[in-house]
Amino acid sequence: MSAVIVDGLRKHYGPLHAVDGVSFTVAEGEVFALLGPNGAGKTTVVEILEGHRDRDGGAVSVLGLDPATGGRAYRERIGIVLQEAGFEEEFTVAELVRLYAGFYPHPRRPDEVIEQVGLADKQDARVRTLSGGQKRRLDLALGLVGRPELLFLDEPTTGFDPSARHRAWELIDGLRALGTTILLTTHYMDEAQHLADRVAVLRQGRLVAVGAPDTLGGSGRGSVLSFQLPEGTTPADLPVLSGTVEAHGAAVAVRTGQPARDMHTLTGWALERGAELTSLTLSRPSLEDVYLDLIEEAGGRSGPLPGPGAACGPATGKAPVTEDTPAPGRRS
Ligand SMILES: Nc1ncnc2c1ncn2[C@@H]1O[C@H](COP(=O)(O)OP(=O)(O)OP(=O)(O)O)[C@@H](O)[C@H]1O
Repeated sequence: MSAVIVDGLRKHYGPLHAVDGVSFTVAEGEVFALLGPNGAGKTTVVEILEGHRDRDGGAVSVLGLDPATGGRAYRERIGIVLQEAGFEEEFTVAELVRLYAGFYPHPRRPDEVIEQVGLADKQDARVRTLSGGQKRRLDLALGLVGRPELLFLDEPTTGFDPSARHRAWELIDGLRALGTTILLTTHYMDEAQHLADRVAVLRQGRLVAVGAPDTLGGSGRGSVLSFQLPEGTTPADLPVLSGTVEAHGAAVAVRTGQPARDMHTLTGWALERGAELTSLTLSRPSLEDVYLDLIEEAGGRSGPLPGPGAACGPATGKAPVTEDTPAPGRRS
């Protein structure tokens, strides 16, 4: 069953079509990441789903309810971790988490949540004395304490140090294991790769791709052969390959749809010369590579398109979208 159904969602700010006919679903128990450049419309979509922003068109169902009219019954079932939360700065960490726990019918234990986000040694500290990253961890605690069925995480680890980020990932993995559906936005591709069952790429208010991180954008994106040029050779000495060759100093990457053939040609060439191809690896393009390609293919501009003029014009043509079937649960 789908926890989230978004169908033809639209939102404009004056002439700006910030969200322009977006459709996707999130299965129960799935971790779904919205990716896209600054201004692509991610926060707008998430805030509409949270019930914090009105939409101008399209249908939205979250946990079977319309967020625009779900009221308190809806808000008790979701958790929200915002990019910029305004805190009561004079509360202590423990006071604030306890206060939030009181808003929900079946909260988690505040001390456990504080421990889980790594703030146990700061539980008596006033919020105003926390560092930026510690405040973000407090955000996470406040989003979790209500035991939400669906958790919205808007850039949940921005400003975290690497160990705090890994801890947050473990926490999110643990929530997934408990069956919590999670919709997150992030600019970190490694985070999306690690956490998400599926990702959606938004650009200028439109969806350009949806799929599992490993297969996003279709299988036609080929593989990447990487190696170091043997000493005394230049890229011009390389044999003719079916793929495209990029060289940065001695480091060479060949993007190819025929990896076996190009590997054969290359290793034959090296053997003939009695040379070694050090660091030879064959890999799929990373999520970051695919993401950057998708954004560039879709036009490369980072902001949304202005609408056709009128304040509330209809959705214009759509960029092609590839969508895989939803895959709840952990990726293998
Ligand atoms: N209240 C508002 N009034 C006018 N324009 C807005 C408003 N909120 C957002 N926008 C515009 O809508 C577009 C989408 O913004 P949104 O915050 O949804 O993008 P985003 O993908 O979340 O970006 P980021 O990655 O920078 O957080 C942007 O061009 C933004 O300037």
